[in-house]
Amino acid sequence: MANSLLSSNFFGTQLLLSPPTPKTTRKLQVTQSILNNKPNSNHTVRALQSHATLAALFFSSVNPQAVAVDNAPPTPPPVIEAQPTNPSPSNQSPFYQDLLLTAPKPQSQSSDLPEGSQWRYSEFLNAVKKGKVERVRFSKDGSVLQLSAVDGRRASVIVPNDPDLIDILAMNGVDISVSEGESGNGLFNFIGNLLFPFLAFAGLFFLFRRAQGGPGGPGGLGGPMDFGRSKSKFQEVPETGVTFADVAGADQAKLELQEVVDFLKNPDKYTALGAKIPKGCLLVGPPGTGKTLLARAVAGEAGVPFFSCAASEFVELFVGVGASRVRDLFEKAKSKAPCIVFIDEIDAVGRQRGAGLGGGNDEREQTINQLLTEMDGFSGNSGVIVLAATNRPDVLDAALLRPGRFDRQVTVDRPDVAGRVKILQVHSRGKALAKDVDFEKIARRTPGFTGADLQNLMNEAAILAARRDLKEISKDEISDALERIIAGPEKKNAVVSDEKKKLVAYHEAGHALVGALMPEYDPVAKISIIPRGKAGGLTFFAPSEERLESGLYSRSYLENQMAVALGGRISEEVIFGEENVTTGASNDFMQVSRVARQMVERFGFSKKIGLVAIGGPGGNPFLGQQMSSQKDYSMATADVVDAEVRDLVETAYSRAKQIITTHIDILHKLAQLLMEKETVDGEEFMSLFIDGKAELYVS
Ligand SMILES: Nc1ncnc2c1ncn2[C@@H]1O[C@H](COP(=O)(O)OP(=O)(O)OP(=O)(O)O)[C@@H](O)[C@H]1O
Ligand SMILES: [Zn+2]
Repeated sequence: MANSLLSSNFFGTQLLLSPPTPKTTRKLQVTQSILNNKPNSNHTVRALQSHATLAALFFSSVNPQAVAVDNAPPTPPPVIEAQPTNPSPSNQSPFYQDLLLTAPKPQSQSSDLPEGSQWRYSEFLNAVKKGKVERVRFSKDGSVLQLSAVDGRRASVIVPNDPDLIDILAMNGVDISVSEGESGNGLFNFIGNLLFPFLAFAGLFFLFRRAQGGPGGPGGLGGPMDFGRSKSKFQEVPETGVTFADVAGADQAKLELQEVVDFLKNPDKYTALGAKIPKGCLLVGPPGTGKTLLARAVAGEAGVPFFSCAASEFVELFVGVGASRVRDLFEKAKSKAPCIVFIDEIDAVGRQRGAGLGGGNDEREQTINQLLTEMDGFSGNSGVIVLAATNRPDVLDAALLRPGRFDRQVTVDRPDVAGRVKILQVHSRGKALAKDVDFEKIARRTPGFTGADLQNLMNEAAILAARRDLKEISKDEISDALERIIAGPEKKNAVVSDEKKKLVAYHEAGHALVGALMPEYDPVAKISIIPRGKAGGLTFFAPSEERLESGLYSRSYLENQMAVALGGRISEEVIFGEENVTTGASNDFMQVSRVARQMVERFGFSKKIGLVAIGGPGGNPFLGQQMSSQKDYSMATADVVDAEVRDLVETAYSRAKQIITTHIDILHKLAQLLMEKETVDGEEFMSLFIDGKAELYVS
């Protein structure tokens, strides 16, 4: 990606720098017109609101008391409970925390599952208990298991000697199988001692489910019927039935993959001209962007069989097993050519060889070598085309990327607005939607969402509609589902003392007021003091579409952002006195100093430091990692950096304070309104300025 040089991670999202965009200027004019009480100002405010209903930046403060109260809701939730998006209450510190996001980074539907392809046993048990694990397959000796999670993810787990494990799996309806052993006493002992009585039970369970017409687990994996033939770790689908029409958006990727379809359909056309048909193609992109779906669509379009596997499944306990699995897979594939072989998470085996903790991993190396051998082995027109997916192309072994192997890369990025509209259309097929649902608007409110996130959104909206006993999903359900996905569920039942309410109201009002009066800042979309997730309240801002699409942020924008973040604490200070400020702003502060530090260390925004990037390399943008905080500069430089950071923060502080003290009447009005109504939308908030005598802040 051309822009990865500049990319960084303030808040787990990608931010880039740019001059102010036209829309921000328009927002400024709007604000000005409101402030000048122009006759058309109401109209303009409305236009502004509809343009930007979204919350791509919000601040919030935690209300630990409310959290505690909400732990015992008066009415139990219905059975169809949407996925919780928040950490369990036990993870919550007794102190306030504040959230600040620049984009509504969706918590992916499986965010409560561990990352990576190796889970710890405790993580695994947790996931089982939450019903997130669909099936497990034990290695022959029972010391390792491979799991398939409900979201399709796979991972392996080292199994300690736990006599309760089988019971736990049984109670949670997990499908259990054991890798076929060549013979081996290990397997026998294992089954004999532990599994056998249970397997009978699992078999009955499945027969029962099938008899009821429930999902019995078709496919090559899973199902007790597979015990005898579970050596292969791949699935074979003769016809996927998926076409490019099922993949919404992703036009560029489809265009590039159309070529692969054509190779498969008319190989002669190419070979007649002496063209070598490519063997491998890498699909690169963040999780949930539809890489698997695309691969299936290629097979479907070409009308060829689809073989798929997750690379992590190749690697098992025993050296050599992975390699033999790869051999099996290709043997089968070649016999069915032309066909597609799809390898998910190729990075699980395709990492740089010899890297990793404790030196190389023999098993993985052998597996990857076998894969390379297979790919080198088939001649240009064997008709097997390997598609592999990864979100970490950077860690792949260079040998995989050489000509004749995965020498083509197709990027599958997060969808843009138009793509999101199309994906929403796909995922609302078969759902009863009210007339007021406008996909365009939803798409504008969901920058950064992947196909999987949008699917999740529509599903949550449907669940909400069902819980509300509605016949149709209306825009309200979608809106609520969206906010819930972004910020966690509202805790309407939470009991909040008046004192706390007042505090949160002023805190949020502080953010909103500074945001509204900062030139070139995003408009306020909504302010709420209803506790939600970990947050006691929050203020949503709506960045312009251009900013969201470009991901570019100017220096002044970042300076304003710091001031806005400090607005909450300053408001508390001004209203309740310095001795009564709370810890509610701790997260605000963390974000502020992170922004300031990035400005100095990475973006060349400090004259004293100059145009150099110092500090460690950035995190991986796909993985949303934090910037590493490694320091590669001298103590003297560190002192200058610290001073510069402090300077930026202090400047932001005094700018914000000036706004708050100058417009304290509006602060009071807004806080009052919040205490009355708990939620105030951007339009209503802006109307406070029309009666007031606010003047635009000029720095
Ligand atoms: N462009 C899209 N159009 C329609 N649906 C999509 C699209 N992208 C993703 N989805 C939905 O999201 C689900 C998950 O996508 P998929 O498994 O293909 O993503 P992936 O990129 O392979 O993710 P991972 O890297 O996690 O395996 C799909 O089943 C599909 O329903
Ligand atoms: Zn705050």
